[in-house]
Amino acid sequence: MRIRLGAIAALAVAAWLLPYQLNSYAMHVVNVMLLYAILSVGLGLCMGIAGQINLAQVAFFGVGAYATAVLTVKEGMGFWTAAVLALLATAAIGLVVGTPALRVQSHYLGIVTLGLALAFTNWVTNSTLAGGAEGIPGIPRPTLPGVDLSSDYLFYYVELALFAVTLVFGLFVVHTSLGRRMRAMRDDSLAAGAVGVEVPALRMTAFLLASVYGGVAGVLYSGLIGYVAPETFSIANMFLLLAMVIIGGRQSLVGCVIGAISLALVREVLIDYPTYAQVAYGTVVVLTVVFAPTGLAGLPVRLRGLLHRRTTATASSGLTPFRPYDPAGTTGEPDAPMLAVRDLSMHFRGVKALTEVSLEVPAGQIRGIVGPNGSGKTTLFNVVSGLYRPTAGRVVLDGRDVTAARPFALAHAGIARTFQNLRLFSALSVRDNVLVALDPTRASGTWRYLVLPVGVWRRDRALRREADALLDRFGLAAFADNLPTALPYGIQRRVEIARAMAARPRLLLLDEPAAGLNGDEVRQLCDIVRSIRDFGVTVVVIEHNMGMVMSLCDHVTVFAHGAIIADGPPAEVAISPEVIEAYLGESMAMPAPVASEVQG
Ligand SMILES: Nc1ncnc2c1ncn2[C@@H]1O[C@H](COP(=O)(O)OP(=O)(O)OP(=O)(O)O)[C@@H](O)[C@H]1O
Repeated sequence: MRIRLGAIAALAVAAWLLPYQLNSYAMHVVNVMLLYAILSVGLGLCMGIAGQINLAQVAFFGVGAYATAVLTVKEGMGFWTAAVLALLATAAIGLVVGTPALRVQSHYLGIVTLGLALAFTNWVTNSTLAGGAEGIPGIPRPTLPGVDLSSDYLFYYVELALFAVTLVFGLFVVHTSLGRRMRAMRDDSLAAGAVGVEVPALRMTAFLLASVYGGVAGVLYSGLIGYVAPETFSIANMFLLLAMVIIGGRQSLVGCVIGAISLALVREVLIDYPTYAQVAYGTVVVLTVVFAPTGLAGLPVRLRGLLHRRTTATASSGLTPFRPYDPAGTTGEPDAPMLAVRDLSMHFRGVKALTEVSLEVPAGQIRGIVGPNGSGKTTLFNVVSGLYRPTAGRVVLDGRDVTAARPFALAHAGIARTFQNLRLFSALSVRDNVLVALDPTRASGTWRYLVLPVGVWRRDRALRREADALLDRFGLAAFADNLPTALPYGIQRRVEIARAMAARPRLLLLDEPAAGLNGDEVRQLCDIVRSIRDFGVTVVVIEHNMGMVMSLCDHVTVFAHGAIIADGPPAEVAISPEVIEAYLGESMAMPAPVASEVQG
């Protein structure tokens, strides 16, 4: 920490003294470099942190610059008034560009944003308002009371201050609630939705942030150069910007800055060889994507990751016993259904995964769902948790119809789940995995970042303490700072249950939680699930381990070919001839229950 603070102070002093060492041309180059750094940080937030492909960053830059030019030169406004309006215009355009992100994803979003960037350059080239191909000259240099900004040397300090503010704000976002939810969305948008992250709104927020950064750079550009023309906002420059972010390291804002500075310098060196420059950027981008996907900034993290993997592989002994929850008192009417599914059908083109399934799970029950592979069990979970919209039928949670609600809305309503093939956020630490689910912040509360940053920081620290207490309960405290993928499989399964419980559910859906666990781990799992039930959470568990089902579940529902073929207490179901014929086979008719270490 001390070393880091020392390095930051040294960099700040060097940045402050830099103009004293430079001739006027070099000063101009540095001023342009800072603009690229601001643009790269904005692009890094949208693409690297939130995982949204954004090829419109250069258009945001252009909107900021052109709006300032039009408002000052054609409307005669003062520079700073024009700057505020230009920023608002860019933010509005950011929201428009972000709208397709509500529906389309990943590469489609790339095509949509590229189309918008092309449309922007086409429009400014052909519009008389924007000065056509000649652009708009004569933009006044801004002034500050008592400071003459006409000198590039003094303008540098304005840029430096805004660069510092935008970088610190970006880092603040990344390391608190908003950035954590964005990173979770980037790693696995489906799992993020299932723990309550409002994915569509967050995608829009990512574009809004990118556009504001683009706007700030655009405003500064128009003030610095005094002239705007279409070629500055061309696709070639968008590619340069992309190269900066990818080579520097898109998942790290500091990496984006390093990329921007390095490539801006290389660009100066290659300024007389534009064709070779493009080929050189392209080659380096391809090499980076293939050999160092996290860029220059990612190299130390990757090395540290390798070291961690080595230490944790031998340190799975850090797992401590689960500390049971305090049992809840009465949980209301014990027989009222927490989950009711009525005549539910789910068809995928020709495949009838579920056909008119109806079941009720009373509050406080542990319900087992069993059935052969492909009988529709996971599809039932996917419909109940909002991943699939059912072809027909209804889902009712605690008396409220929640059919086809979005996954994040269902998570807020009290449904949490785990996945058959673990879906942990692989680039987030174990603590952050839990924090994403624990965090009740809504997208509508993002304004707090502008108005109440200290409140955001305090709240985040309180959440961190809560996350650590939860990890401690699940015996995972020793792994809080590890990446989940570096941990043994059994521990990852436990992390996923801890993450689901962090969302404070009323209904917990566990999809094959014992898959890949050894006998001892299965016994511990049973104790955890019983404690969760005693805490007042209704549990539905899909499981192939019949010994576990027999000992753990109060009631079992058997699926075959997308329909329920038996339903009742485990002992009754296990001897039903239909079940034996459809699924269990005689050898499995009555498996031995799994012994418990802690009485639930
Ligand atoms: N997204 C999808 N698109 C097309 N078919 C699907 C989809 N999801 C499930 N299915 C089909 O629906 C049927 C039921 O699948 P489901 O995964 O629900 O079975 P399951 O009982 O959970 O099986 P397993 O025990 O192997 O997980 C299968 O035939 C499967 O191929």
